Amino acid sequence: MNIQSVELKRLALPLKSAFETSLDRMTSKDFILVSVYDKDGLVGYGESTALASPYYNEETTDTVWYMLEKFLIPLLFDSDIQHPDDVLKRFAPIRGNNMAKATLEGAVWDLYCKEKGVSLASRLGGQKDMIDVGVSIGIEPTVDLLLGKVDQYLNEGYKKIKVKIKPGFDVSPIRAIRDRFGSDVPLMADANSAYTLKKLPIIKELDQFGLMMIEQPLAHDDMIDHAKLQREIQTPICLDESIHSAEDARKAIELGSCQIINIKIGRVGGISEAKKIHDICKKKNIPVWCGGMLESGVGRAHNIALTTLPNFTIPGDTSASNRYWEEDIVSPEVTLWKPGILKVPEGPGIGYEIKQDTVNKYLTHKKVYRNERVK
Ligand SMILES: O=C(O)CCC(=O)c1ccccc1C(=O)O
Ligand SMILES: [Mg+2]
Repeated sequence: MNIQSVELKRLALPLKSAFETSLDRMTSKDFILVSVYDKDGLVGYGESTALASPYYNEETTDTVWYMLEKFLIPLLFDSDIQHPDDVLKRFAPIRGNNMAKATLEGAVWDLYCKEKGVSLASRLGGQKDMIDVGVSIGIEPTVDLLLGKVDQYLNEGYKKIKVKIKPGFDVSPIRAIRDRFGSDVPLMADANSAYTLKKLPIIKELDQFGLMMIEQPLAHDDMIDHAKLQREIQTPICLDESIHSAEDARKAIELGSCQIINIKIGRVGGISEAKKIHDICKKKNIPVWCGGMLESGVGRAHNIALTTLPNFTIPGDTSASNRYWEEDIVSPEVTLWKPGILKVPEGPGIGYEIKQDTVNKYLTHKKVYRNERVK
């Protein structure tokens, strides 16, 4: 592919309103925008999905920058990349650091598709020209404020309402949503690992509300207790934090640890691995949906492309730009085309332009790396 240089830009994009989970409270997204240039001047874009602090997983924006600079960019420059699938093969000797790997890999996918003049969605084998999407709502200071947000997003047509829960903020908000909006609302809860099997009585109470699923109720590194829990409740368990690879997905399915998997490109180390997980789940009749890490428009575009694959049958967390930002860094911004539906762009690669003036407005640090092998 003749990759000539890589540019890293660190941005801090303020969120419209704070996003709280059982792990952390975020007021802005601190991330790295990576641009990969080939010899013809074409450019592919990727975005780091790690958070600023290591509460969701072990990575942070700083560790992603470090891994890119010290190991991943040199490895990319050192090898001949014929196809984006080669990138993760080159990175395989490096353990973990999936979000760092995915940052660069996603940019190579975009560049590759631009070189071929095709959209990322079509190159991945996606067949949809629009996708159903949902919204993930953080823990709100009060149940009333939460109900207000649910009301707003239902009015915007979002096809899945996901609410964050934690011990002490679980049964009451779910009951309040059911009481106010009824049993037909496609509703799910995400615990971000806040419970253990000792809390089985509470989870059994949650089991009464006909939730679409409960996401990652138990430990971030567990599959055994999730399998035990799944035998005790009707509500499907969806794994997020526990799944880092296609092998993890296979094992979780074999163990009965979940009935649904949330695929996040960053968490699993890139698009090539995300597609493998999709394929395994499809074969085993495990539906998947695309999770999110509060990405800017660049990561969002990758998520949209991935979601066009056929086994993404449940609406994901890829909401419109205006659910997160006053101003996104892509043009056009990601907007709902119809209520709860995003249109898949048809242009080459991710199909969105980057608004450089907006990028520069939120830029905090920048560095360029040149491939000395290419002259
Ligand atoms: O809207 C999104 O991007 C999804 C937000 C979300 O749920 C989330 C955001 C940050 C960290 C973890 C999670 C999660 O899915 O667990
Ligand atoms: Mg989650």
